[in-house]
Amino acid sequence: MKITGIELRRIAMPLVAPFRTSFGTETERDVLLVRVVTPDAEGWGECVAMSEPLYSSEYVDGAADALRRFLIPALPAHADAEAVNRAMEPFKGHRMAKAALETAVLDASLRASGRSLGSFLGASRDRVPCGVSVGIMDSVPELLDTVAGYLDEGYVRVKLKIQPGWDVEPVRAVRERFGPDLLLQVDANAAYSLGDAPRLAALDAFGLLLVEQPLADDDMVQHARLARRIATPICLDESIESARHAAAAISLGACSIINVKPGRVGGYLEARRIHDLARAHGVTLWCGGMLETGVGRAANLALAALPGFTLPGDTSASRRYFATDVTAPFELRDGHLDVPTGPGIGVDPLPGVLDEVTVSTEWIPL
Ligand SMILES: CSCC[C@@H](NC(=O)CCC(=O)O)C(=O)O
Ligand SMILES: [Mg+2]
Repeated sequence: MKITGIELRRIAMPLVAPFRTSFGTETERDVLLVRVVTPDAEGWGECVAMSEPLYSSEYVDGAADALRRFLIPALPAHADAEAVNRAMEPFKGHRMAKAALETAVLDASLRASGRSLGSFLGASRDRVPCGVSVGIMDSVPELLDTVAGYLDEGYVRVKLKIQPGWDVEPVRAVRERFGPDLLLQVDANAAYSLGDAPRLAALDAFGLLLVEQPLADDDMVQHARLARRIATPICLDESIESARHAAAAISLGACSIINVKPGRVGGYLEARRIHDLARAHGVTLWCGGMLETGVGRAANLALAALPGFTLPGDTSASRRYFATDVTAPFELRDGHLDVPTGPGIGVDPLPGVLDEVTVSTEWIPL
């Protein structure tokens, strides 16, 4: 597929409410969208990097720079997703930047052939059950009201952000208020150390599905040690940046569940490789989120519909984060979101909305 040129478009997406985690508070998403133009179709990809390198080492200005100076210039004039990944391989890291470019190329090629991303990846369902991620709050009563609101909207699983000082008490309160059948899990974003094992073991009393990324992103050995000291299954997020990382984590016993985020692992092809590896080893998967707009959300739903994704993911409705999405909003129905069926990612940014939220746009001819 010949690529005529690529647009880098920065958009500012205010959040409907601050989203607080152990590493900071988000009030707006500074998003980089990548649009690949070919004679037959256009394709979109969303870079999930945050404004600052707090979730991982990537940040959106750095991703734009890596794309502009290294990744896009390395592309062959005729490329498909596999060729794009090969061309980007020599450059280290920048997986979120690479994922955005791969997705845009994949989207363009699938649109040209009239094939949906779900069909290409191997989706086995046409709708997926949706969980919701709930940030750290100023008080337990505020948390309980927020969780009640999301349950009223139909979410089938609740994930609570935790950190030292905000863990056992809020988890106990949610479990006691909403009962033993609520699918409940926590995400520490690497806020604890192995010395906190007794504190994390105290969460075993609440029947959690998992504890996500309790320890440092680069410490699988400590996670393997922690796994022998707590009963709650460990799920890794930040630690898993590739199928190799997933294989290492599985063989070390560092986790029994993986939160798969295509942006974190360099794209949907690598995400599918992790899916296939995890299935072969009986490791449970679910699809994570990075507060994506409808562009990234659509693509994540295609991935979340693969057979190995057996837990509800962080694939929430658009309104969880945005008053107005850049695509037609994804709306929860009976706790599920429909997987787009159109060619490629199956959605298009709405031109009027996109223009309103655009901060800058840059055209790079090939
Ligand atoms: C700003 S926090 C982004 C990373 C976080 N993502 C979520 O909690 C879910 C976000 C979403 O619903 O998209 C995670 O560590 O899993
Ligand atoms: Mg996480």
